[in-house]
Amino acid sequence: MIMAWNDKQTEKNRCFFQSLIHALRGLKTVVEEERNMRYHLFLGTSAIVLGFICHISKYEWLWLVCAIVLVLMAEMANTAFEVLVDLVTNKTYHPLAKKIKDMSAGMVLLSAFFALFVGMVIFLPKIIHVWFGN
Ligand SMILES: Nc1ncnc2c1ncn2[C@@H]1O[C@H](COP(=O)(O)OP(=O)(O)OP(=O)(O)O)[C@@H](O)[C@H]1O
Repeated sequence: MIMAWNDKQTEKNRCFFQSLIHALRGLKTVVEEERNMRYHLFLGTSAIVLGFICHISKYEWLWLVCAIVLVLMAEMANTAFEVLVDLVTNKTYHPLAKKIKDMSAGMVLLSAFFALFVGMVIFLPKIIHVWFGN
């Protein structure tokens, strides 16, 4: 049965464009609904601006963008786990639900530590150079 795109679809997407629309809607939802995602986006954008200001090299850009994308992906996966857990538990307490949500939050923390490390390796020497001139 052919469905209009705003019907309550549960069938497979019919074409790449429809898959793309749903994927973009997923990105929009996580940005609109997750405060932490907006923090990560703000910090990521700030790091990119700093990258332009400091004229970082091609390889530094690769590491920086990798770290930023990793954090955004981890936040999206964390949000998806949270929604899935809420769907299954209907927001009632369950020790396994706690385990899943806490581990998923740990994934975001790990990616954030990695991004912090990458940011420090790239920017700290440049900032020290500007401040202390050596
Ligand atoms: N159904 C549940 N059963 C048991 N513990 C839960 C349940 N839902 C949430 N928790 C506990 O509450 C915490 C907060 O859950 P919540 O879904 O509100 O995450 P959040 O505040 O959106 O997390 P984040 O800051 O990572 O976005 C979880 O990390 C978990 O320890």
